[in-house]
Amino acid sequence: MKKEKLLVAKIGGNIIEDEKALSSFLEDFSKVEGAKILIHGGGKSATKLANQLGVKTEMIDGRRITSSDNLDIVVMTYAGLLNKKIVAELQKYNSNALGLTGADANIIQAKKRSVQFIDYGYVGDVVKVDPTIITSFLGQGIVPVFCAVTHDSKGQLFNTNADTIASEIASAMSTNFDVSLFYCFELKGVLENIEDKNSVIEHIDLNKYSQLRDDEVIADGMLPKLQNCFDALQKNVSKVHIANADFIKNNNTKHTTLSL
Ligand SMILES: Nc1ncnc2c1ncn2[C@@H]1O[C@H](COP(=O)(O)OP(=O)(O)O)[C@@H](O)[C@H]1O
Ligand SMILES: CC(=O)N[C@@H](CCC(=O)OP(=O)(O)O)C(=O)O
Repeated sequence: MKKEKLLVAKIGGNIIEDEKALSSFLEDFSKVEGAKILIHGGGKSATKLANQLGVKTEMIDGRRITSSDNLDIVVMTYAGLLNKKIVAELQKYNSNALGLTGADANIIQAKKRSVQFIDYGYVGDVVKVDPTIITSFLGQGIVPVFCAVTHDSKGQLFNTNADTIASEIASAMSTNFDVSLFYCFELKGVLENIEDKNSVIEHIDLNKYSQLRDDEVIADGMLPKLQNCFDALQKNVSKVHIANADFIKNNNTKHTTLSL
């Protein structure tokens, strides 16, 4: 039997910080027909608030070292201000959005990232996503909007990379849906040369990925983003793209498509 199509889109901090770009993305996203889920980050906003509060920010390989103070800041920022702003804006565009953390309805369980060389603090690695509740929301015409907060089912909240949440949700939903995963950000795609905004690499497979890492063409947040893309493809997500936020409206523009 043919599976129903599902769009899973993720937007990151640079889009969220740009009021016009965010509003334009959300308007375009609200017009996409059929089942859809939005995941948002907001790392830049959390760093800004941490600076205002005099709390130190440290990122390693695109992930935040999350102290107890950082955890309070990210929960306030992601699950509070940003999630509710995005939900309200989607409601403005007649999308019946529902804002969620992984703790709500126990949808995303995580465990503390184990300490190997680095202790990331209150950073959670996803253990399990419950697709049944998400599916029932979709069946009611609701658009779930997830932020980058998970929990361990024992009362501990965690900070989890939003790209990882998108990949894990897309993978869990793939059992029953034909899922397309879109990572939307401020650039056109993965760039061969970060100084040249038009040097988009249109196709990346596992060989090319390993070459890009060896040549240090990719860095920072692009490292976990690409790993998450391949994790999703390995767990049966049909299509994965990295593209500019306007790709949702105009999908003829140059962007990066991933394959195994
Ligand atoms: N080769 C590359 N192509 C595109 N972006 C890259 C590359 N290498 C590093 N980056 C960085 O990765 C960032 C995207 O990762 P991240 O900040 O996590 O995205 P998001 O805005 O989706 O959260 C880009 O803004 C860019 O600074
Ligand atoms: C563990 C970890 O790094 N979590 C991320 C979660 C937010 C995020 O992913 O935001 P962007 O999508 O805007 O980068 C962070 O705190 O920065």
